[in-house]
Amino acid sequence: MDFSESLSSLSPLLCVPLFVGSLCLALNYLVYSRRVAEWRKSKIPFLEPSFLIGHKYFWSVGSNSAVVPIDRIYRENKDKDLVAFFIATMPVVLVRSPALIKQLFVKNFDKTFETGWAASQKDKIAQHMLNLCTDKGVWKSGRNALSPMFTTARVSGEHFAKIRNQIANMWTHAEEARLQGKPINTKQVAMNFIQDGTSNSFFGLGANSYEKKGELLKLVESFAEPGWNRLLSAFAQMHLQGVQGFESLKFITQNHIESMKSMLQKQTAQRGQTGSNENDFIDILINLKEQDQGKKEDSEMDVTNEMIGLGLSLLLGRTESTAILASFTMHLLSLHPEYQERIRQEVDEAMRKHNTTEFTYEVVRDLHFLDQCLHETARLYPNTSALTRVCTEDVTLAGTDLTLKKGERIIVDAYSVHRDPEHFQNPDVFDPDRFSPKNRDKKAIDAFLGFGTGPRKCPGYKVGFLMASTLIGSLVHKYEVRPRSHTKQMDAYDFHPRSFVNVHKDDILVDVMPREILAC
Ligand code: HEM
Repeated sequence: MDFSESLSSLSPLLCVPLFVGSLCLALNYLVYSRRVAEWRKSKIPFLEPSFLIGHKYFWSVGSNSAVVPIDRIYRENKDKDLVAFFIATMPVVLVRSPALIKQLFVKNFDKTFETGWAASQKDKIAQHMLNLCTDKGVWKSGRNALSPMFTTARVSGEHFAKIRNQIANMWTHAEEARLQGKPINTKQVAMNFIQDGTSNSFFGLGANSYEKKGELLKLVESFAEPGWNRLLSAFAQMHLQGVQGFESLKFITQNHIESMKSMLQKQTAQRGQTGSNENDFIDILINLKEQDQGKKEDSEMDVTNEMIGLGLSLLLGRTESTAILASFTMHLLSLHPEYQERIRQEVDEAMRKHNTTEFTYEVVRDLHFLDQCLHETARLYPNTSALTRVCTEDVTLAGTDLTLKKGERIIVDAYSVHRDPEHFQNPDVFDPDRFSPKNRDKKAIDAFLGFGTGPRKCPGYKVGFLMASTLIGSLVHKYEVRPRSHTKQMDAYDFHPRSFVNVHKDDILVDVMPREILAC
């Protein structure tokens, strides 16, 4: 029997997948060989893809976090400032050197404006989300509109009181767990604290997630919940600018949009009825819409695309980033009682200085060592390992003969840069003092990428730090935190394999012991 006879004897059930599979592999091959030829022409160093199926490094994604293979490529290419390869079918250029990262993200901002997460231009709501927006004018006006939300001073006074109110809920929860001999779950405690603080102080809601899970917490969790569908939706968002048709694979789903829209409708209608002005995020959105009256096609609607996009921009990924940071910090502090003690002394001192026994805005703002602990945690466990940009024009790199072509996708792996001994001495050691004003040097400042870099750097981390400091300062002030589930410091192998952010795969459980009992 010759080859064609063997083929025709196969059942149609086998023939169809065989045909489709072969077609995909042939297309892949064409994609690989074309891009490799371009890299060769532009003198970009690259890793030769294995025949038809990309790089073996990424075969383990799904059982390990994508950081594991990217970190391996980073370490194995020490002699190069950048190196290109494929993540499955997606071509990327990993930029290793901080000087080059600066050149691309800061100096060439106009040519690398788009993030790798850019939304399709047809997506009218996602185009108003800051990190997905592809129009510089829209991005600039959105960032300006939101800027009052990012100043810590705005979160002082009444707004800070709404964040501080979460302390009592958290202490009650910790005490109940302790009395039952149970540990506390650091990520859950942090999510409740940060999300309720954000819901109440930014959106004017009255959330208490210990009593009833709030609407916004459900929205945030459904966005960030690790799983194959979220991993694939993140890949599709980067590679194809979103998936049309498959709702569950969309990065921003109709469900996210509807939840945000209905919350905004309720809150804006209430403000309209009461006429109250809270000077919060809802009022900023209402003012924005009033300024637009009649200028945009949807400006007559009760809630515009811009309001929904900016609302999602402020929420999705943000509470989660701050909560994960707080959770990792509790893990590290549980392993380092000496640093907990320094935070306690710092809190006592700040309270004395401001003549109070409360966690006021002024007290939290003075917790400088705790701030160093948060920076050091963001170094060891940066929120994302895919800081990305896409070249919107050809970029020739100064001092080299290398050119990144229009459409080239740049990625920077903050995890690898942060653990490179060239930039940080003893990089795997948790040492908050490396961020003290005395020790902070220019080399380390340039290599620290915990909040990104350039004009698209995270605008909200200071507000995030304020909330995380309030949570951790108050927890450590009242309790000694001891490790239960994780007695060794985590690394990339402990990250969730199916998450698009760096989050621990298992719950971090810690025990709490009240200081007054320990003092007896
Ligand atoms: C404290 C924990 C946080 C961490 C570690 C963090 C980290 C990051 C990172 C790495 C980026 C990408 C920057 C880049 O591409 O160069 C980013 C972007 C962003 N972050 Fe944060 N973030 C945090 C908290 C927040 C908070 C609390 C908010 C809002 C109040 C916020 C709002 C944003 C926005 C709007 C962007 C997109 C900026 C743009 O594309 O122009 N972040 N963040």
